[in-house]
Amino acid sequence: MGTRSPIIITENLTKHYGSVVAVQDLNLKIYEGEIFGLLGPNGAGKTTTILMLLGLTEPTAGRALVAGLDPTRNALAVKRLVGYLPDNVGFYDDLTAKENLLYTGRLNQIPETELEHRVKAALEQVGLADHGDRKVREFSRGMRQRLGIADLIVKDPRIFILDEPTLGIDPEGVRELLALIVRLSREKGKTILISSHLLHQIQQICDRVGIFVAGRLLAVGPLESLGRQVMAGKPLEIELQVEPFNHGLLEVFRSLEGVEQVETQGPYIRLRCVKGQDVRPQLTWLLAERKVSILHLRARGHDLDDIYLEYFQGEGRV
Ligand SMILES: Nc1ncnc2c1ncn2[C@@H]1O[C@H](COP(=O)(O)OP(=O)(O)OP(=O)(O)O)[C@@H](O)[C@H]1O
Repeated sequence: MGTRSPIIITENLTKHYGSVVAVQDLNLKIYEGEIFGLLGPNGAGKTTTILMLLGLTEPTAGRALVAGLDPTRNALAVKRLVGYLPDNVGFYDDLTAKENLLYTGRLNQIPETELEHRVKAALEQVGLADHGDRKVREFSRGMRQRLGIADLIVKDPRIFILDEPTLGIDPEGVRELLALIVRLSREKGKTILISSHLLHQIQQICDRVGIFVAGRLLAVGPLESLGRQVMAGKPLEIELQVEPFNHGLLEVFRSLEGVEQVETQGPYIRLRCVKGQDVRPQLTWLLAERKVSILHLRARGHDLDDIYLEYFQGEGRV
């Protein structure tokens, strides 16, 4: 992340609930202005980590630093720096969107002279300007989440922590929410930590992700580097779909130097390369020579789905 400095640091952060290991030796650096995705299945320890960052639960061992402050000792100061959107954000259903924002603004002691303006601007930013006078009970889950973010915008924290923000929202709502999160980061320079188990949705907007399973961070970095981390020392698998297909092609692939195994699965041909080899260039030439078109070609193990599966399998889970 260039010369940017970490704004969140955890050092061997650990939380046990009796014999349950919720988080174990978490070492993480999140840099100012980045969107960081903490991705892991349910029960991985994401919420526990967030609660420790907010000073809402004490670590069993290790420590966290948020903008240089230890949340265990300076919970109030950290609260001023961090805006937290829990997975189930609560509003007063009988109040309008605007009234709800005014209410929390006053709780956060934002001066009245400024508050009205901030609330209006926040509603505009999240695309709810036309709904400010509607009661929150009429809002969809997606609108509630956006209102939740507006609530944080009014508070104007340096760091946004969003726990499972896209859960239960329709695809259009998810798109709007993700676009809003990207704008907060790119236009306002906010640091954003998103926890989620919905990889497909979150991965597209994250600068870096951490894969968190059973309380442990198994890999961390930009998506491309995660691919390399997982693939290091593993043979490349190629997934291919061609037109026209004939079984003779399978023999041709088998005779290619560097190919270890060839099999079909549904519409796909899967090739496993000898360790350290990548036959994709030869493959494309060979098919072009035979006037066979490639409908689909993918190196398996390089996208987050494969990576996730890989780590889950490593943990004995799928
Ligand atoms: N207050 C608690 N008391 C006992 N065990 C807890 C408590 N809170 C969490 N745990 C356990 O710690 C582990 C991590 O839970 P956590 O809620 O942090 O996971 P998560 O990744 O946020 O998952 P989810 O998305 O389901 O909340 C789980 O095994 C959970 O049962």
